[in-house]
Order: sequence, then C-alpha cells, then structure tokens
Amino acid sequence: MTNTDEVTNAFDGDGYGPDDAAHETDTDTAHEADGVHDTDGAHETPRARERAAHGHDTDSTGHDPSVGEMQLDDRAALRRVRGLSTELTDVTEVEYRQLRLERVVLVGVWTSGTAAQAEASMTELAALAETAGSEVLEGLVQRRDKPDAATYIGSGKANELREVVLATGADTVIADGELTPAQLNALEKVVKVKVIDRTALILDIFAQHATSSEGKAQVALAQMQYMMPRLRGWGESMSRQAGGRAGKDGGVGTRGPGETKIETDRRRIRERMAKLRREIKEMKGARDTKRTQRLRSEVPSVAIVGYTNAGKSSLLNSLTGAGVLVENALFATLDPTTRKAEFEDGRQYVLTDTVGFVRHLPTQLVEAFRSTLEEVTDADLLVHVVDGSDPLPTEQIKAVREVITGVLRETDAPAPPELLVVNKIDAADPVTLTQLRALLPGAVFVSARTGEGIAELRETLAESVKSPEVELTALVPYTRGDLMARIHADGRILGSSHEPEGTLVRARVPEALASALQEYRHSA
Ligand SMILES: Nc1nc2c(ncn2[C@@H]2O[C@H](COP(=O)(O)OP(=O)(O)OP(=O)(O)O)[C@@H](O)[C@H]2O)c(=O)[nH]1
Ligand SMILES: [Mg+2]
Repeated sequence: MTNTDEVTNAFDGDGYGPDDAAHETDTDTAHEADGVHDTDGAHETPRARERAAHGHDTDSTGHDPSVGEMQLDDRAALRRVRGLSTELTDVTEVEYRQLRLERVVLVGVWTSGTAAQAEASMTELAALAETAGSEVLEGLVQRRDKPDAATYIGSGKANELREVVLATGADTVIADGELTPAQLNALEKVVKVKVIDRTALILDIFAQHATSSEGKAQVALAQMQYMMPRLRGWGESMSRQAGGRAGKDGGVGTRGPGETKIETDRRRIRERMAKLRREIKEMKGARDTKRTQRLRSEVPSVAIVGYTNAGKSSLLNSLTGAGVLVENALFATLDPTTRKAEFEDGRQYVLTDTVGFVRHLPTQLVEAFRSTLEEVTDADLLVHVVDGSDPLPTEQIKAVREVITGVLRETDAPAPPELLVVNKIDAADPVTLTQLRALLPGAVFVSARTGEGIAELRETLAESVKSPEVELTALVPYTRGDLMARIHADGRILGSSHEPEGTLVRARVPEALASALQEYRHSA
C-alpha cells in the first residue's frame, strides 16, 4: 500500500480534499467514519432527488400523454431482459423476469484529476447503477497512483470493503472502471459478493433499454464480446452465487451470455457473434437505402448528439413535437428516431435523435453501434446538446467529441459542422452559465423544458444549414414536362407565365436541378 492509499466516502460531500485525506487513517474506515446505516438522505442519488421533486421520472410539463410517455409506461411495466443462463440457447433469447433491485456498494480508484472530477465520476456511477435498477447503499473512493494489479483497490482496502458490504447487507459491488477478469475474480474472493465493473453495468442498461431488433442485436454482440475473455471467471463466481439465488438470474451486470461448458460455448458464442454481425450489416443495409432516398431528395439532415441525459430527446420533442421517450435515466434512447421538421423559412429538414454518450463508453458498444453512429456522423449538421446544469459540462463536451472523432477516424469522413446547444438553463447555476457563455461563444442557450431560447435555436439552425438552392429564371419548353415536374416537386416556384416557346419560370431549386436546367436558363 502506498501512503496515498485511502478510502473516502464519495457521497458525504466532505470526504475529499487534502484536508480530509490527511486525517483519514487506515483504521478509520469509511463506514466507521460516517455511519453506513444512516439513510437520512446523505446517500440520496440524483435520480431519487428528481423523483422526489417531480413525483415521477417523465418530463412533467402536464400535457397529454405523449407517445414517449406511453413508451415509458411500457418500460415500467416491462420486466428486465435476461441474457444470463446456463443454456447457450438463451444467449440472445429475450426473457422477461421480475424486476429485482440489487443492493450495491460502489467503489472507485481516483488516480488523477481533481476531487470534483472523481466525485462526478462516482455520482455518475451511482446514476448508472440506479438506472440499471439497483439501490446504491454506499460509495467509496480510494486515492491511489494506479489501480492495484491484483484486486483493483489495495488488498487492505479490499478487506475494508468486505466489512462495508457486510455492514450494509449489499449483494453486489460495482467498480468504477474496466477490471481485468483476474481482478474481478480476486476482488470477489475477498468481498464474497458479486463484483461487476462499469463496462458490464453500462452493457446491462443497454440490454434493458434496447427495443428495436437492430438495437438488441448490437447490444447482444457487445455483451458477448465483453463476456468472451471472462467466461471462466464469471463461471466460478456464478456457480458460487447460484445456490443462494432464485432461478438462474445473476442480477445486474450479468445478463449476458451464459458460461457453462465453457470451451464448447466459446466456439458457439463465436458463431453467434458472426451471425449477429451479419444480421446487423443487413439491417444497416435497409437503413442505408432509406438514407440514400433521403439524400436524393436533398433534404438536409441534422443529428442530435450529446452526453446521456443531456436532454436530446426533449429537444427533438420541442423542435418537432415528436413525443419520443424522455426519462431521467441514462441511455433512455438507444434507437435512432428521425423526424421531419421545418426551418423558419419553410424549408424541410430531418432531425435525428440517438444514443447518448458517456465517459469511458465501452469500446464493445462503440464497435457494435458503429453503424448507428456512422449515420449520425454523416449528417449535414451536428446539434451537440450539453447539460448546462451538470457540474462539469465541459467534461461532457470532451467525452462526446472523443467518441465522434473515434468514429470519424475509421470512416475517413470529414466531421460535420457542430452547433453547441447548452440545455437546461432553467436548472443551471447562473455562475456556471456565465462562464459557459464566455467559453462557448457560438453556443445557443436553451431550456427544452420551459421553451426559453428555442426560437433562437430555430433561427440558428436555419442559418447553419445552408440552403442548397439556387434562384433562377428558365424558359422550359413544353416538351420538357419532366423538368417542370421536378421544379414543382423539389423547388419553390416564385412566378411563372406561359410563353409561345414554353413556360417561363422563376424558382428556387436545388443545385442538381439547376444544372439540369442550365441550357434553358433565361437572363430576363
Ligand atoms: N430542468 C430541465 N430538465 C430537462 C430539460 N430538458 C430535459 N430535461 C430533463 O432531463 C432528463 C433527460 O432528458 P432526455 O430528453 O431523456 O435526455 P436524453 O439526452 O435524450 O437522454 P438519453 O436518451 O438517456 O441519453 C429528463 O428528466 C428531462 O425531463 C430542461 O431544459 N430543463
Ligand atoms: Mg434520449
């Protein structure tokens, strides 16, 4: 153990900083220091607070139930998706089960960055755990130079973690990182409950939220990719757990492929993965066709991207009245939703809402969702939504740009222009907003909830997506009815008259049509 080897409580608000760190000693364990049994709100998580404040999780604006809300009701009624089973036939089979809350203790290693960053990471882990359906009992952070090679947190701290687990009655530990299979195994041996990492947790949320067949296939592929190197470790842990558990369910983070008969299963999982890749490719083909049709019609496309829970779906709703699912949960949206919309000047465009990003988005997911992400990155404009009420909005911006850059790197496509939209200004701290205004001069500040700034956003959108149209006058011979039909369909006629030689028409038309009309251009 190093001398920076300390455990602090991530949620008591004063467990950070050099001052606090200085008086924490090895015997002064986190749970002794602040009383793990207290449930007076000190461990209240963001989602619980939101629930208390609004009564429920939906955007409570008081309007009629929208499609999204109905979808939300469905989701509440749905049981969670199970993937874990000892029978390999169940690997991608969707089964529903009774929603069961795990009682979890979070643990993180704080290696670099500020205390605020470490705290934000743990708060986010808590929100992820709650989104997955867990009850968060305790959050512990250890300050270390680097994670312990054997047990992630130092071995002494692992023993303390065991005590916290016993004292709180937790049945799961969630580690804030991606642990090696050996680390997961070693830590489980010490704490004697199931240990899962951040990656498995995010995969679990995706598995619960996937609704389309493409989304389900993408998540299943990512889960299998994650499980492959971990089959043995998980096998041991699961057989130990199985006795005490009802059914075959391993709980949060384990709803993935099963792991008995490991060697044959490995081969069969590989086959399943190959099949899933083929299926995803086919489904992408179908979407590509639609996209090509759209491109041919020259309707500009705008894609909404941003950190998870930033308010992307809310923004789509307020710009188009789409009524898509809005939820104070991470990764509420997985499947892209495209809606027609109109600029102020009457031009049409399409607006796409899609999966949110998060710090350390599992690489398996970026890989599996590549086809979805590529579609987003070839939009004419990216509307990058930032949660202005987040404690560290600039960190969100960075994380989102990293994912986009990563996707673009592999496609060699140029990055679409980006319009930053700072959302939730109704809930944001005024000081933070002032700083953001100075820091992000081109950004538009809005509240999807109150509608503030939305009119300005509409204007900025129309300006940002340049009109591909050309204004011209042409004398179209009567024999070219086809050209007149295209002008009617794709352009806007500003004036026309019937002349002996043909139709004299003044119109705004897309560039491609303008060149087709070139020989009939008229200077008058
Ligand atoms: N106060 C406030 N809350 C907002 C605003 N916009 C959205 N929210 C809330 O933020 C939460 C997330 O909104 P969503 O629109 O689902 O966010 P998202 O970016 O689509 O989230 P994911 O799909 O989960 O990545 C919901 O509880 C919304 O009600 C806003 O302008 N102000
Ligand atoms: Mg959404």
